[in-house]
This record gives sequence, structure tokens and C-alpha cells, in this order.
Amino acid sequence: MDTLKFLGTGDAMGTPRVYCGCPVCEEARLSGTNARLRSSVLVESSDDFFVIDCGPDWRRQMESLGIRVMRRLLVTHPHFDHIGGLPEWADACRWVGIKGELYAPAEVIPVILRQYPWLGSHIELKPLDEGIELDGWQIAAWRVNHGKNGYSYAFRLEKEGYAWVYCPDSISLGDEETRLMREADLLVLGTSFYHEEAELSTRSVYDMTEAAELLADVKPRRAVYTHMSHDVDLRKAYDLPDNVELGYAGKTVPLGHRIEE
Ligand SMILES: O=c1ccn([C@@H]2O[C@H](COP(=O)(O)O)[C@@H](O)[C@H]2O)c(=O)[nH]1
Repeated sequence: MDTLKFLGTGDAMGTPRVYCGCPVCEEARLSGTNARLRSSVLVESSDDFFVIDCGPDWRRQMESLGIRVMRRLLVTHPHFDHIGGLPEWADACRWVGIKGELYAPAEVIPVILRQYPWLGSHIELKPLDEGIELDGWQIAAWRVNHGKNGYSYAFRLEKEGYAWVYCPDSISLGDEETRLMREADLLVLGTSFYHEEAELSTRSVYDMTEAAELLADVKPRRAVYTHMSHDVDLRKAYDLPDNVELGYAGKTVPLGHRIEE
């Protein structure tokens, strides 16, 4: 069965935050339960894999799994914490002599190339707006509200009757934006805080209290939260819906129905 592996579950700054001495950041420095690299996942099938998002921790993430060659990548949006590793990936493609394949929404591709104009020599950038298939996964992408930071994209991946959604950066989604999340077998959702006090117009990602309302509406069978800031302490028992787990690097989730289901 295919699997989903979390490579990182942190927000844009990762945990610990460089400037911060809060108990969560200090714990992350000392014992590491709360150490979080920037959010990214790896989808593995019997003979290949692809990754979603390539933040500035990409190199460490590849090293931690002993991966020497990454051929394929999907990008949700062109913010630093999701594309900061692209130059290193392009360099790696050059040195192993492959052309990487990067799939992203058409409007995202020129933004990536504006940041890193040399990428095209070693990576082919392909639009995925009409839907693509990778390793038997039918992948649909749609634009989601990312609050004060503009827009991101979510992906729905379906194979053999199993559907899951990856949506790391979104907030205050409307009905049309949640349509493809409905009744997924798994929803991977970004929740930066448990409860974020800041005024809504200054925010960019759901918190866990708002996410509970979203889940009650779209009813995934299982949900895993990612993109968590130093506000979230994995040692705590939070009040969460029964079907929710907090992600961590190395967490692996089977992508398919178990026999007894
Ligand atoms: O146009 C932009 C705006 C922001 N960024 C970077 O993206 C993240 C945003 O943080 P979230 O918590 O995910 O909203 C941050 O690192 C900004 O520096 C960007 O790259 N481009």
C-alpha cells in the first residue's frame, strides 16, 4: 500500500524559532519532541515517490531519509517555506544528471522563476491545473484563501477509491474552497496555533479551534495537522476532535483502505 510520510510539520519559521526562548522552543533545542522542520510530505508507492513542497529544510529532510535522488515535486504555493529548497534540488539534479519534474499551478510557475531564474536548466516546470496523474494518483489542485499572505493551493489525490487532501496553508475557506475536501479518507490540514489571538485580518493559517469547525463540516474520516508553529507543544493533550492527530517528522500514514474496512 502507498504511504504518506511527513518530512516536516512546522510553520514558516520552523521550531525552534531562532529568536525565541519560549518553553516549546527550548524543549525543541534540548530534546527535540517539538523540533519541527518546514512542512513537506513524501508519497511513496511500490517503485517510486514524489514530494509535496520543498522548503529550506529540503536538504536535511532528504538526508534524514537517506534519499539520494528526488525526481518529482508538487508545489502548493511559491512562499519561501515551500520553495526555499528549490535551488538545492536543482543543483542536486544537475550533479546526478537528471531533469527534475516540478508540478505547480500555472500562476505559480512564473513566480518561482522570478525568484530563481536559473532553475529551468535542471528542472522542468509543468502546470497541473488540468489535473495530473502520478503513480496512479489522480491529482486535482484548487486555489485556497491564505489570508494576509494571499493564496495557496490544496491538492486532492485519489487512487483505487481512497481520497486524501493536502492543504497546509489556508484560512476561512468558503463552500467552493472546501468542496473537494468533503468526506475525504484523510485531510492533512495546516493549523499554525491551537488558538491564535491575533486579529483575523493579520492571519494566514487556520488555528486548531477553527479547524475543528471545518472538520465538522467537511467530515474527513481522519485528519492530521501540520504547519504548526512554536505555539503547539506535542507533549500537551489538546482538546481535539477524536479523528485528529498531530503530525511530526517521520509519521507515516497508509494511503488506502485496510482489509477490514
Ligand atoms: O509573498 C510572500 C509572502 C510571504 N512569504 C513568506 O511565506 C511565509 C508565510 O508564512 P505563513 O505562516 O505560511 O503564512 C513566510 O516565510 C514569508 O516570509 C513569501 O515567501 N512570499
